[in-house]
Amino acid sequence: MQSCSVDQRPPSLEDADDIASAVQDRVVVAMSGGVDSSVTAGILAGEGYDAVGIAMRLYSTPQESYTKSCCSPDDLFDARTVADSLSIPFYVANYEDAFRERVIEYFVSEYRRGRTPNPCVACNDHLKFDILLQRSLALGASYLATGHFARIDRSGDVPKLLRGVDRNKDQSYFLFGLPREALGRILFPLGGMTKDEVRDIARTMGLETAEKAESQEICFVGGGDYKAFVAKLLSEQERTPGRIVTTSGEVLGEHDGIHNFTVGQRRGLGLSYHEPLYVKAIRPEDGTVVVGGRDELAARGLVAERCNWLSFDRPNGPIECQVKIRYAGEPVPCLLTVGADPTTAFVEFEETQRAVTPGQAAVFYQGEEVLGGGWIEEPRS
Ligand SMILES: Nc1ncnc2c1ncn2[C@@H]1O[C@H](COP(=O)(O)OP(=O)(O)OP(=O)(O)O)[C@@H](O)[C@H]1O
Repeated sequence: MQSCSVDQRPPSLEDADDIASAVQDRVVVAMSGGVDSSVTAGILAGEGYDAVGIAMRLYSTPQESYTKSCCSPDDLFDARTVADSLSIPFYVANYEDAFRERVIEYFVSEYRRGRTPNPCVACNDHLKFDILLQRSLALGASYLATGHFARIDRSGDVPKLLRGVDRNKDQSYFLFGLPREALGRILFPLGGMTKDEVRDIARTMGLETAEKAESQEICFVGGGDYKAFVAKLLSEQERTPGRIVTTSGEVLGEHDGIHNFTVGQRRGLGLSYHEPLYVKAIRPEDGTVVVGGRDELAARGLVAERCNWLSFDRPNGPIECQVKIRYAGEPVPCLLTVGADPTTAFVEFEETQRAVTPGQAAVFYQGEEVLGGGWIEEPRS
């Protein structure tokens, strides 16, 4: 169930020198009402931690979307039911204002700028591992635990963030922006397990949520239609209609808003052409969407901004590592050069990559370890 070379499990109470003080180690478990955080709570309570469940209410859910998102009344009810069955205290924290400012407004503003946002990273950075972590420490907790599939290696002087063992579930991509200091205060008890193992544990523990379906990708977009969601929040002037042109400047059509496009997109362009076309670039200044054939999407590298480094402050020279440029996809070999200002990174891929999408995260790995990451500013051809 866990990788033997890595001490990624929370410190075991059996190892504690002073059991009496260790049993009082408080851990706040972020409980979404899903199976992963339920099992997280079950494991930690079972290990003797003074576990406290907290569910964050992040947005108000339209009735038709109940049970499909993490903060619907049904989910809060499920989280409370699991906490009750584990006999741990449970609270709901209302973070709707912070979520609107830090996640939803960012999400919409990125589309306004012709970029493709990653709200899960923003939620981790600003809600879970900032506001909720601070709240947890203020409540006297030593740790905040979540059901993320990622590991923290505590065997060295400083904790390292590692990929989750279950490669289909690995969520380390969403965690590159955590403050380095936070790693010492976070527990990911599921990182060494597969999803099947997590469900088995949930069944063995008799948890209400054992068979609960996976949550949808973008929790606050009811029904999954994010374009309609964004369109509703953009004013008429912000929709930026414009032309669809080829890379050689041929005008192929018009569109009614750049928020409807993502670099790499093929479907839904509404064009008929002699070869399949993909969005290559989006120009917010005049609303132009540039399209090209498959080969025209290839980039030799990228520039990333607002980088956060977990494994170093600033390396002395270029580093051979791997980069993941979208959640769905494996890390690919690259040469990473961190700029004089270390919040900027320059990346050269070993082999060209298609659809390098501004606004998405570029996350750097060396094997299992997450070195850090940043936000894709632009591809380099
Ligand atoms: N609204 C919330 N309140 C408290 N914690 C949350 C909330 N949403 C997510 N989390 C925490 O973040 C973790 C990862 O969230 P994500 O939405 O990626 O979960 P998931 O894989 O669907 O997990 P789960 O099965 O626990 O819902 C959860 O396991 C949980 O610990």
